[in-house]
Amino acid sequence: MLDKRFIRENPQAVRDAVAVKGIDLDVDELLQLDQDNRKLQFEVDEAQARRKSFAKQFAKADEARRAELRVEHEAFDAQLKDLREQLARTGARLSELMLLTPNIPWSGAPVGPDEAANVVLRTVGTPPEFDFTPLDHTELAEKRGWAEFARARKVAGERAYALVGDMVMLERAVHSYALDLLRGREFTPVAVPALVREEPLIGTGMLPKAREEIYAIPEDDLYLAGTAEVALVGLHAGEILDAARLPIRYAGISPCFRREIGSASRDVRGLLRVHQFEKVEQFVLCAADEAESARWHAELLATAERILSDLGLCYEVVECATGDMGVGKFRMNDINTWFPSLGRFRETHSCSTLHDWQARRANLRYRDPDGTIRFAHTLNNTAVATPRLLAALLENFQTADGAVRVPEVLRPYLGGRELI
Ligand SMILES: Nc1ncnc2c1ncn2[C@@H]1O[C@H](COS(=O)(=O)NC(=O)[C@@H](N)CO)[C@@H](O)[C@H]1O
Repeated sequence: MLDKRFIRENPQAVRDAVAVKGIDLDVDELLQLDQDNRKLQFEVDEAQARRKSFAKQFAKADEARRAELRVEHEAFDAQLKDLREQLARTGARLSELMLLTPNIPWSGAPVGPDEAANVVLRTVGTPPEFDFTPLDHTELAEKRGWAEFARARKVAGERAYALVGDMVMLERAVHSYALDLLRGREFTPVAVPALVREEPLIGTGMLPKAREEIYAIPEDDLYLAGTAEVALVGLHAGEILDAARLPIRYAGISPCFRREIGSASRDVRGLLRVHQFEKVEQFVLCAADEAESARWHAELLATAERILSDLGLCYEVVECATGDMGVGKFRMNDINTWFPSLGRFRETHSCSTLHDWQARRANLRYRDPDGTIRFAHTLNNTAVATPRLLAALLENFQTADGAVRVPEVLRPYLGGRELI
């Protein structure tokens, strides 16, 4: 969410952001509402002041005058009640529109309506060559008994899967390796709730925009979060942190749940796009300073690249376009990993800088050394998300006889085994 004063002083910048991000928001309606709201607030405050002076008049008045004042008072009260109702209505509508205001994208973001406008910044590594016909991850997993798809569908319907045997151990190895790497970078592991209230979904910007993507449990007023990012922001929502605590660095782990309504027919087979998956999330909460955020963005991106390089996977880093980065982002870089079965790169990581857009929604502030209270900056990036990353490992490191070479960095987590 943007600052109202910023919108008043930079209406065109907000209109431009709405346009290049493809947001459905009428900035002029918002500005008009803001003006009406301030005028109504002034009138209510004035009326309340008059009401107070009224009580004094009443105390001093004789009986005849009191009868007149009673009549005046009733009319006056009705008018004040009506003003308050108008204020409540404009206030509610203004809050609704404020939640839709997009962060202003950085000037280097390619302008375009969706990921087709994304720009590849660099490609690292080379796709593997096979002297046999490689299997896709679903065939390989079924051949080796590493996943149940049909049986899982009996249990949980479309896009369900169960990992079996070494695939479970490989998933644990990938997560443990990522957590150890992040701990080495002073990120604190935090196992967060995936079962969340509405507030942190609003605080991170997942609501109100994409309600249809989120599993809801209405009887308990709870939702299943699509990423640990939600709880990580939610943990400190409403707090005023001491600047000495910043930057807060979390390695958030949680199951992630997504309805994938928008992707109905895409990736229905296999492990690429499922309703429930596991992720280690890099999260930073830092001071409201653009250079500080830029430094953390670079670090979160470098850590994800380090993970992919350590795993020996070929990947490309992408600058996300204005229409792909989403409403809350200042900047987003995706990392796409090579999938032999697709013959192309598929997103495995997404690195975002949001400045204070989330913190303003979550009312997450800090007191800086000179005592000023500011909204913090938040950033996040994927460290590892499985089973999509497992699918990449299976496909890229398969051998002719259907084994999979274990990346060196994972061998300590798999009893030293070089092959599974
Ligand atoms: N439906 C899904 N099935 C499997 N993996 C998924 C699914 N949705 C997302 N992912 C994985 O999770 C990663 C992060 O998802 S994201 O929405 O792009 N970004 C976030 O969630 C951020 N919090 C950064 O992690 C994706 O890059 C992808 O690797």
